[in-house]
Amino acid sequence: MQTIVFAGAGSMAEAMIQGWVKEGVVSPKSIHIMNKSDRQKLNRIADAYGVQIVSDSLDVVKVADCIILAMKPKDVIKGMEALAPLLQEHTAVLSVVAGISIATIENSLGKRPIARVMPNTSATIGMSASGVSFNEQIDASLKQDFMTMLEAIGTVIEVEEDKLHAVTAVSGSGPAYLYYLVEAFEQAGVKYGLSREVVRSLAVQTIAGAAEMLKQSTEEPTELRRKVTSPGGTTEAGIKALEENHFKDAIMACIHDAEAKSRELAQSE
Ligand SMILES: NC(=O)C1=CN([C@@H]2O[C@H](COP(=O)(O)OP(=O)(O)OC[C@H]3O[C@@H](n4cnc5c(N)ncnc54)[C@H](OP(=O)(O)O)[C@@H]3O)[C@@H](O)[C@H]2O)C=CC1
Ligand SMILES: O=C(O)[C@@H]1CCC=N1
Repeated sequence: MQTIVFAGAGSMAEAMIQGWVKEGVVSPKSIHIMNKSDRQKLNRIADAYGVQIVSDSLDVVKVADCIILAMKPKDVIKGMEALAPLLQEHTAVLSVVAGISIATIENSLGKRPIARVMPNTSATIGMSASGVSFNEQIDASLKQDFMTMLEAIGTVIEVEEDKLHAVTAVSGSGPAYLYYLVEAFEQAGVKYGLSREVVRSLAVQTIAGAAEMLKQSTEEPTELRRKVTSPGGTTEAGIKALEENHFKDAIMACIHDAEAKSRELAQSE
């Protein structure tokens, strides 16, 4: 794609740009960024990755091959209203906006090729876990282009659009849950005499190691857990405490509420 315009230049846009530029999948010359008002942020991103800033005339939007919607859900309807008159018939849309349906995008921007994606911020280092749905206007070649772009920032799974709510709850928001876990490890480790740096390093390597085991091993998580848990040992005591404190219920509630929020955002369009 020759001309890609990010409408929205926040955390998610920057993560994707960084991933694409680092992987060399999209040339920085092809990437143009715009936002609502934060000029300083545009300058910083342009300097950091060599991408272009959309001029006030919005001329580049008129020749864009692809517009990437990367605004907050509350801003997207207004944002699309401004973009709609500028788009050409062939201009494709890739949206990362949580909870905003393909039908809503079609209503605002017309029937055109649309990919609705739920990535996560690990796109920054090529490690996103993304879900994607396409509308019927996408042909095989464009679908392949989008898949290539998304694979450059991590793994991608095509799902029915309705399932993107669950994808959002699990992997879109997922990095935040794991960062929260590390915060909790740090708080607990410091209480028992370790420095924050030491706990951070132990926790991060433990999570990375366990993630890699899950990837490389054919064993189920329950079996891998069993191998850590010596009868009458420390892990058993730790897991018992997690059970007594309703760990699984907390995770169920977390995914339930995040999924419901995604549906609520879709309703309030
Ligand atoms: N952060 C994450 O982990 C993930 C986010 N998402 C989705 O990505 C989207 C963006 O999230 P995130 O990057 O975190 O949000 P940010 O708040 O970091 O960025 C939002 C961007 O949108 C811009 N913006 C607002 N209104 C307009 C407009 N009318 N035209 C152009 N740009 C506009 C803002 O500009 P300004 O700064 O000038 O106000 C800002 O650059 C959300 O819809 C979210 O659901 C999806 C997956 C993961
Ligand atoms: O919190 C949010 O709404 C966005 C969507 C997934 C991750 N961040």
